[in-house]
Amino acid sequence: MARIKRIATASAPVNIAVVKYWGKKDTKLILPTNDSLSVTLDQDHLRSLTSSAAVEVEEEEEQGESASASAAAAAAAASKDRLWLNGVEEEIGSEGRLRTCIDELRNARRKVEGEDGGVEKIAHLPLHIVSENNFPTAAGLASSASGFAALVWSISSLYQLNSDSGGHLSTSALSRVARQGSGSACRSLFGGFVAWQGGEAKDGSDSLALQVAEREHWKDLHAIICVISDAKKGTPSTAGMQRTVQTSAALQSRISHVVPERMQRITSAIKQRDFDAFAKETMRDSNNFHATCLDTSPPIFYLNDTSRLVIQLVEELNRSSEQAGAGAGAIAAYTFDAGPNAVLYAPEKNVPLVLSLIRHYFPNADFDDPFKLLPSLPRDGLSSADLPSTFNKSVIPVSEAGAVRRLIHTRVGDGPRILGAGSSSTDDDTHLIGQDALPIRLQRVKRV
Ligand SMILES: Nc1ncnc2c1ncn2[C@@H]1O[C@H](COP(=O)(O)OP(=O)(O)OP(=O)(O)O)[C@@H](O)[C@H]1O
Ligand SMILES: C[C@@](O)(CCOP(=O)(O)OP(=O)(O)O)CC(=O)O
Repeated sequence: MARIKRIATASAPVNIAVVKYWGKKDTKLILPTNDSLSVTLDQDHLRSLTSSAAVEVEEEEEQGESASASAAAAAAAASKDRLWLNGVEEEIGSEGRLRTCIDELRNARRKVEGEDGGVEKIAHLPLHIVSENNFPTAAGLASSASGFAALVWSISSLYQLNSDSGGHLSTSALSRVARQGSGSACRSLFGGFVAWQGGEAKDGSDSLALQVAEREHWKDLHAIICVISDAKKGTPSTAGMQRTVQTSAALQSRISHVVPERMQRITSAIKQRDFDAFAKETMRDSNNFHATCLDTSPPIFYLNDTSRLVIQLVEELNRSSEQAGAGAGAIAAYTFDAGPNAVLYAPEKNVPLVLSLIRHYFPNADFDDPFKLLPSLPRDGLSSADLPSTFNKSVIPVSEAGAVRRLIHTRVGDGPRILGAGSSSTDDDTHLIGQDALPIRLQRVKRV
């Protein structure tokens, strides 16, 4: 019989980069070839939820007393760690990204237990980890970012390592652990606007996330995710970016000046809440990143025809707005990760217009605004009254129904949350692990 000694549950948000990370100089430590910057999205909408429990198995109890928190006991426990992702048990293995993150956190707890005899001994116990994403996994919606952030936040809360749980590790220090799960995950440890400082040190000690501005600084920033395909992508980011590092000459200019200069400009646009400048930098960086993918040999194509139509539409909207003058500036910005799905950023007041346009040119997109961010659904038809006067309605044709499959409307959000921590599982909805140390309530999760 297994039973829970201590449990913690945390949720973490997705982040979508506006200056993209693409390329590693160290693939094991996950050290990037350039800095990057992202917006954290609201985890009330898209999130990974992870429970971690230190578990006593009867045989461990006897062994735990004598072996205490020795390295041998920790290694024995590690071989019994288990993880369930979206209801399916996954192999953690003895090496790889999950193993690295878990080992780093367990070692940090062992250190605390070694230094302070009064601290409860749990580092020698196996971990049971249960996680769920409320949106499609591995579909270009940044599940690895929220997933590894939630994993690190829940284990560090279980081990009382983070400052929120009375521990000594800052959020930036923990972002170094999340980074080794998936590079972009380090940025999901903060809310608002977050930079990943690539760093110089060979051991990765200065490669971490830093908050540029809190969510409250620019709450008005909304995001519309246009799901064009939620199929598993053709070239995974990890493999794609290394092919770029090996073959693309264009990546070198991205590393040496395109990104450093853009990081400065976009940081100042965020500080000043200057949407026009933010939009221009975001779109140019997305285009520069996809040009670098095209410059890779063999080339990598992440955008499809529908993605390109979205680009043309947003460009025309912004052009006509700019022409209208009166300091109107950009209405929306597009950005694309390693897949065809568009993420559009826009100030709240522009969201109804942007949604109407997308729904007009890409009919039948599934959109029921489950998060109720709008007082009413924008109408389907195009109303000239809302459009800049010189907007060219024939800029793109109306696509066939379902070209954009779904629209998800969300906004800038906060950083990871601890939902509960204690010595036993509760029978409310907080934890995903029951008293028997096995997954519960998987069927109760509300999916987006
Ligand atoms: N909740 C989670 N807990 C732990 N690991 C997770 C979780 N969610 C996703 N992952 C890990 O991330 C992998 C998916 O990452 P991948 O980069 O392929 O897709 P993605 O993050 O959705 O897309 P992208 O990074 O291009 O936006 C999963 O196979 C799993 O290993
Ligand atoms: C295009 C991107 O989304 C690439 C994300 O790459 P990952 O963080 O998924 O890669 P690994 O570090 O190999 O896990 C850009 C970004 O998020 O900055």
